[in-house]
Amino acid sequence: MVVPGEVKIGHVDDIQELRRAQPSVVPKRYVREDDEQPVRSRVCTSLEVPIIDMEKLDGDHDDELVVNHGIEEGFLDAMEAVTREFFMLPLEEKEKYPMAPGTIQGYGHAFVFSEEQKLDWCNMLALGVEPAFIRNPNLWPTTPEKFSETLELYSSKVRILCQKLLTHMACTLGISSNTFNRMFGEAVQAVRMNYYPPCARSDSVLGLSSHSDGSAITVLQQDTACVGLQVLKNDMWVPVKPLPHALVINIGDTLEVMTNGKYKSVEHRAVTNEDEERLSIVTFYAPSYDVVLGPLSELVTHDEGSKYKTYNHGEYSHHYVTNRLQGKKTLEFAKIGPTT
Ligand SMILES: O=C(O)CCC(=O)C(=O)O
Ligand SMILES: [Fe+2]
Repeated sequence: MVVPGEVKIGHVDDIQELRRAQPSVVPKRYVREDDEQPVRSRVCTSLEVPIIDMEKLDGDHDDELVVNHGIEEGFLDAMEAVTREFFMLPLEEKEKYPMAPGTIQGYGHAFVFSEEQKLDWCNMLALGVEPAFIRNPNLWPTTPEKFSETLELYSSKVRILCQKLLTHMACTLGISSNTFNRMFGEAVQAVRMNYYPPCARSDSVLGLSSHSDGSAITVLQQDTACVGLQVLKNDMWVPVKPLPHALVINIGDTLEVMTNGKYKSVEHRAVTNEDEERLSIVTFYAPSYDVVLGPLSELVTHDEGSKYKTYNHGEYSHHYVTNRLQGKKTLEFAKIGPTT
């Protein structure tokens, strides 16, 4: 078991500083083994992620882009601007909000548990937002001045969007429209801002390791400078081309479990670019920690039976944040029977 404070992860560089000091140097700890290297993996550029218009929503995919989502474009720009401004601050300023090894809030590197582990080419700022008790106010940046206020408003808008999406999803599954929102209780909402500096070895480095999110759904905002997010489909990585002001919606593990696999959590990763930096703002929306969940009985057919256990969501979250990102491995926690 991982005990924060006892985790030995060695020295982990700040990527922006590393890049600034020696733009062409990429330490070995970032260079991936063969099959994980972007240059060696199968990338499919002919497939595209479906675009869902919230005004005519009928999607049933594991990830999609939403437009007409109800969050004003100017406000998305404002959120992106304060986030970028934060990452551009001098390191001493950002280090006022340190992410302690083995924890997941603050500025630093989440999901690093050993000195041997390959590292991601990104700087992160991660914050718990709702309910209030998961917040650590000391880790909320006071510079830029408008940061907290903007994040607070952004989160309330994204929360409404998540609730709407879950209502639509329940309808597409033929179950009562408020099923998810009722079950989730005081839903947990957290945000992670990822800043990926350019990387001289973008062919063999990952911005963020392959994973599925532990959430029910994830709302991802990305800048339009370049492509970085890739989703796994039929064993091929499909780049998700940014569309101005569209939000990417990913299905997380919790929805896969609750729908008994009718929705699948999407495996995804971020790659870096040789000349371009990239920014993403990612909101994770999940049930309250005390919720006990499993496949919804309405969605378990007699033939298939339950494919996942029933468990306490807080335990799943703990399991998720105390293991490194490794494809959909974390979901094995919830699976019944032989794992694949
Ligand atoms: O930056 C991206 O596009 C991916 C971010 C992501 O998957 C995450 O933060 O969980
Ligand atoms: Fe993710």
